[in-house]
Amino acid sequence: MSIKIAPSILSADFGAFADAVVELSEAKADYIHIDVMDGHFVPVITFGSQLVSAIRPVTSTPFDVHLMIENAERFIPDFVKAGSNMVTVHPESTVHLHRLVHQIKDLGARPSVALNPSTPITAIEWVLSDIDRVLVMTVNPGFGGQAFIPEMLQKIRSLAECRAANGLRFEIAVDGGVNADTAPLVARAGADVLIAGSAVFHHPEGVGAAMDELRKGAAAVRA
Ligand SMILES: O=C(CO)[C@@H](O)[C@H](O)COP(=O)(O)O
Ligand SMILES: [Co+2]
Repeated sequence: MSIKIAPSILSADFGAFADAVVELSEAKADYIHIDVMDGHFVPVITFGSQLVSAIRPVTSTPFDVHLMIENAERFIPDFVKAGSNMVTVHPESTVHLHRLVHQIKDLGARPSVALNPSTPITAIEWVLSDIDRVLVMTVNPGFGGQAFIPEMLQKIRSLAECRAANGLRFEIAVDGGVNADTAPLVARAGADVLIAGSAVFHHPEGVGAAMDELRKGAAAVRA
């Protein structure tokens, strides 16, 4: 499986999301990662389903919506209706993870589950066969631009081993502090999808060059 790149628009210019999304799509992003924060589960508030609706018409690139919110079950229908193709939820935000996963599926979107750095893989063991992606947080959720937590490489390796041992098919995404230095490390550990905000939007040569750099760095260790 070739490495996929999912730029996070959390690091884009908040006054020009549509332009950023068009640019990312033209530069062949595999997903557009949309970080939704509620000021409760994480300290910051970002955006709601209205933003997803507003940018949906400008691209056909799949939207991968990362919900860092409490009471996700109340908001998932709006996010799917707005055009989210994949919806990621956190087990730490709910006592009904299985219900959330099936709610996403029943609404016709692809379910994904994120693991905070301190959350073990065993917390999601019983939904692994139901989901399309496990998103390994390599920073604590809430902000872009934080430093990669290297201990998470072992979590990525364990997850890849668990997937192989059980014949499962979820993709492994890595989110937080992914850049030209860390992309090869996470790819070697078993990541399939690199989510990156600052490394893409703050690259001096633009988003296309940034994505190429991440792709090449990752592909070199996977070949
Ligand atoms: O979910 C989150 C943060 O909570 C991420 O998606 C960040 O947006 C990634 O930003 P960088 O670490 O790549 O700057
Ligand atoms: Co994210």
